[in-house]
Amino acid sequence: MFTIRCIVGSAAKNLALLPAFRQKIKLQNRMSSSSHPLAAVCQLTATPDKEANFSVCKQLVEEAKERGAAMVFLPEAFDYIGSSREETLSLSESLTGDTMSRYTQLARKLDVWLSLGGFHERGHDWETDRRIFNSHIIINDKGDIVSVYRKSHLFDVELPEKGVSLKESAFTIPGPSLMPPVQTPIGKVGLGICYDLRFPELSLALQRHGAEILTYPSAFTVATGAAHWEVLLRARAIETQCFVLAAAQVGQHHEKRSSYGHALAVDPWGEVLSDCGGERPGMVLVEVDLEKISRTRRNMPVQQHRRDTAFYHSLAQT
Ligand SMILES: O=C(O)CNC(=O)[C@H](CS)NC(=O)CCC(=O)C(=O)O
Repeated sequence: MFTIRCIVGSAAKNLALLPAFRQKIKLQNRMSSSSHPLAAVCQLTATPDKEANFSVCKQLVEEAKERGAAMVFLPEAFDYIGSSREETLSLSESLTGDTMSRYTQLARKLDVWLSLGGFHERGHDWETDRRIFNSHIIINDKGDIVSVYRKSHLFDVELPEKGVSLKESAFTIPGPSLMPPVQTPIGKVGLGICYDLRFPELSLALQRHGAEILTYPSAFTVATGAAHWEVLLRARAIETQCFVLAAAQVGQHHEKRSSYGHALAVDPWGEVLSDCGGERPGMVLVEVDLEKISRTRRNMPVQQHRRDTAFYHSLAQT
């Protein structure tokens, strides 16, 4: 049902996981437990049906765990994609609601870390303002919520010639701040969400605070995805010299909305390690070799070559 690709070792090679491969991959995964941890980067087609979405996400997480993943990445709106503003708002929950409790239990039961890329979280003043946050939540293998980053750049975009018209701020409150990178079994993970990808200031700030892996769980539109998705992800990886892991929504969510897919893993040199394609739910498994980061940064120390902030503001004085 799912498309699963697996990348093991430093050679960037996608292995379509045919049944015949299964044993082999499992064996390699077991061996890799003594070398580098595995991350599973997932894509799915969320609909307004929360129950059905949870069931798909649970299967993806179970499959990823079975294949040796230490951390599983689910995209923005993994919980649901509403077909109207009203529906999006009415389906939202707080962090103490049923959806989060199911995911924390899942993480604890399977002993796996989760990146939940964009939870529709009722704001603190929900009773009065009926608005939500778009929250990226990290859950550890004990089932504790260890970080919540609330999306800070909202997608209010009109591209009439491309049929794109979305106004995220109509139902979402912009997040107040960045969150410090989280130490996980695969490395230090810096949190972004979807449209945040277009703001390199955010990725550089996370890198400066120690991020080794940047994450951009997304629900990119088909038009903007085809034009910009891979280029932006690779650019963020190249300029920060971080791994970039981007879980994605794919396909048609309801009659009015489709997403581009291509959940991607990029290494610190900017090479695409693996791509989930643009067709259907699935995952890629990638080995996160942190030595690749130190090697890349040692050989081309761009962070040391960066001038101070005053330098980049010097045009303001002229
Ligand atoms: O609406 C929800 O339920 C979840 N949120 C989203 O899907 C968000 C806001 S509408 N989508 C994006 O940011 C797409 C960005 C994009 O496509 C680009 O930057 O080109």
